[in-house]
Amino acid sequence: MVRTPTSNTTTSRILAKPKSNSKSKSLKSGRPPLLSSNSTPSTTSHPSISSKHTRTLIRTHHVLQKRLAAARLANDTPLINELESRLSATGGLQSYQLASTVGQSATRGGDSSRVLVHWLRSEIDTRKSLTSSTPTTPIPPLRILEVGALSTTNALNIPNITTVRRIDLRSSGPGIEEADFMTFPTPNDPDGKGIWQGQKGYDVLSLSLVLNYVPDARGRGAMLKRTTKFFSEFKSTSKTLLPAPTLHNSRYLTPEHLTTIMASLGYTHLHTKTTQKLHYSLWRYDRDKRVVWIKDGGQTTFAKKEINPGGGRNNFCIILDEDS
Ligand SMILES: C[S@@+](CC[C@H](N)C(=O)[O-])C[C@H]1O[C@@H](n2cnc3c(N)ncnc32)[C@H](O)[C@@H]1O
Repeated sequence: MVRTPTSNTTTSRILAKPKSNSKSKSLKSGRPPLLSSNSTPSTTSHPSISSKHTRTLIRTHHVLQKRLAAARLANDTPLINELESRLSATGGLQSYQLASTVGQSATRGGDSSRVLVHWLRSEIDTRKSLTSSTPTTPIPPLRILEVGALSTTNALNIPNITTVRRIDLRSSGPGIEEADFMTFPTPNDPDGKGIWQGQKGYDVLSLSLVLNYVPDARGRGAMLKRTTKFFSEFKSTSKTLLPAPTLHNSRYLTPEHLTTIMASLGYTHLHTKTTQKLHYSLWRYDRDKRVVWIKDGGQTTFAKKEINPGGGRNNFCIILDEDS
């Protein structure tokens, strides 16, 4: 989310990974030979690993996570134990993060945070020019919360213009706090834990390829809803990047349906960029919009409903409950 000094707007982005239709291979065949549970994700160098193995590892991890979430819901202890062992055998979150880091390397399409920076360009340029024209009155930097961060050196770092806080379920290095966004203190947390660098809230919230990591549809809805609690202003702008197949080839989600879900939360769609693999979108958050939406009788809960029938589709879905 980014709040401009002149317009009181905030921008956030949510990026999710493409969901593949292909069936997962056996863990043995899917396990990349150059990844081990001892490997450490690096932001500077990557082992020579084929994109096929990277994709297979990521896909296998997602499939096992989904099955594990279902087993936990069913309290199936033997299955939970089995799936946890299988996840661990593939290197767990550490290997998944390494595969994702490799997937983001320059040779594989580059740092996706550049899209966010591109969309924030006019905001950044305004701040740069204000900073140079009034050097004695420093402009407060854009406060960015990057959720699901694997690197501290991406395009979001712009000296004197941005300040970035990075969190992940598993920290892969200094500068990335180990924290779960779903329990991370919100700016108005009563014990003050939500204050960062002396201030409450963020101007930009980035969830790059994170939403699709959430193994169940309700959890995704809850994550989207939770994003709205982190803005420093009630009026904000939000950016969302979703994988193309999750939006363009799902039985349960389309770009239009996502727009309706986001609108119910107070988000207005600003921009979209779709590549073969990814679907980026930028949204503005305005708390008052949600108030008006509800007043006008707008839908506030979204169940699992087939809206895009057809063969060869995936089941990526977002469910929004009243209490999510
Ligand atoms: C596919 S990686 C994406 C990394 C990077 N943002 C990118 O665009 O390449 C997804 C990351 O999101 C993290 N993640 C998923 N759910 C999270 C949560 N609730 N809180 C913090 N991090 C989370 C995972 O641990 C994982 O490292």
